[in-house]
Amino acid sequence: MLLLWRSLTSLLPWSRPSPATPSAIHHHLPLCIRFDTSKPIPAGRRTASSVAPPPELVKKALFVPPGVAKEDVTVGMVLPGSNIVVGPYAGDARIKQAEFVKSSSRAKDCPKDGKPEFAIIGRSNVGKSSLINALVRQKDIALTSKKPGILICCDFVCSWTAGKTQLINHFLINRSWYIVDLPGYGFAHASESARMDWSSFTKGYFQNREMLVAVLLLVDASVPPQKIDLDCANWLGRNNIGMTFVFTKCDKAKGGKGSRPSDNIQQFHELIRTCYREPPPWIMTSSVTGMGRDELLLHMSQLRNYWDNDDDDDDDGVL
Ligand SMILES: Nc1nc2c(ncn2[C@@H]2O[C@H](COP(=O)(O)OP(=O)(O)OP(=O)(O)O)[C@@H](O)[C@H]2O)c(=O)[nH]1
Ligand SMILES: [Mg+2]
Repeated sequence: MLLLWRSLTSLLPWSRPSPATPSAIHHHLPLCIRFDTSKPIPAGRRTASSVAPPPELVKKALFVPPGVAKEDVTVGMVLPGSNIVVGPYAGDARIKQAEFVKSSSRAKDCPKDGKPEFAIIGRSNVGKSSLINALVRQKDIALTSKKPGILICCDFVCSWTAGKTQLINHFLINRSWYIVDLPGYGFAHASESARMDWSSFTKGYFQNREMLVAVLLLVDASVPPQKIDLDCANWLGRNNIGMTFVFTKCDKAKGGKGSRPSDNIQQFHELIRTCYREPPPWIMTSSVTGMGRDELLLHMSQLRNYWDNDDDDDDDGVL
């Protein structure tokens, strides 16, 4: 089922990394893989990619979900502050109930009840826990911190310090699916001895979670694009892990060119544009103002419902 889901997500930008030569996207920034989305999609789930979208949408590289033909996309179908088109799989996105279930120090200790889940990942202090609190509308379900404390070097080596998200935290939503808060990556002042290999922890989580619907890769929109975020996106892409870029702190309006969220987001798009055959979904959010909250939940509902539906079809032997 997992493999089938991942092949169906060839509509999505992250699937099937190409073995082709990576192309440089920026001399300061890492090489990136151009993700190949050419794998055939079963009939009935196919989008018509040969037809151009309406002229007003041409400028925006849209994420067109399963069940929508590109030529049918209208402006009203695009979620505000995003490139995400809403399709027929979008459903009831309301969070009626949320509870913290458990913290796991190892991937193999995570819940094994087969419920679908979304993982929240990003640099330390990017706002992962704050976003979870905003999504579920509870102030402290996920603990937030003032200072970044997790360290990761180039290929993801991290250390934990007190007061940060240090474990894999599962939150059960509507008793049917999970949001997962993961430790942050990034640079911090931590001793060498306190380091541990992110590969054996968070990477282990990604590679073993069959119920993972998608990763929300959080990117701080209040600072210019960071190499480590692009490295992380590339790592997820190379491992066929579906991702949505969630820009955080979009309420922060700093002065000066290049530091405004809109400028930073645009720069980020320019850097990743050449890495994907199909545009990855992205959305602007603020945990302070609530910007993007409902839109992100709607996007998650369509990914989740498609994932569930795919599971049913699989059981029926339809595909
Ligand atoms: N202005 C603004 N501040 C935010 C936003 N989201 C988070 N913050 C602030 O950023 C800081 C870090 O937030 P956290 O949610 O703890 O970040 P985290 O990514 O969970 O951090 P780690 O668990 O250490 O990896 C806190 O001071 C938050 O109040 C946002 O949307 N806007
Ligand atoms: Mg946190």
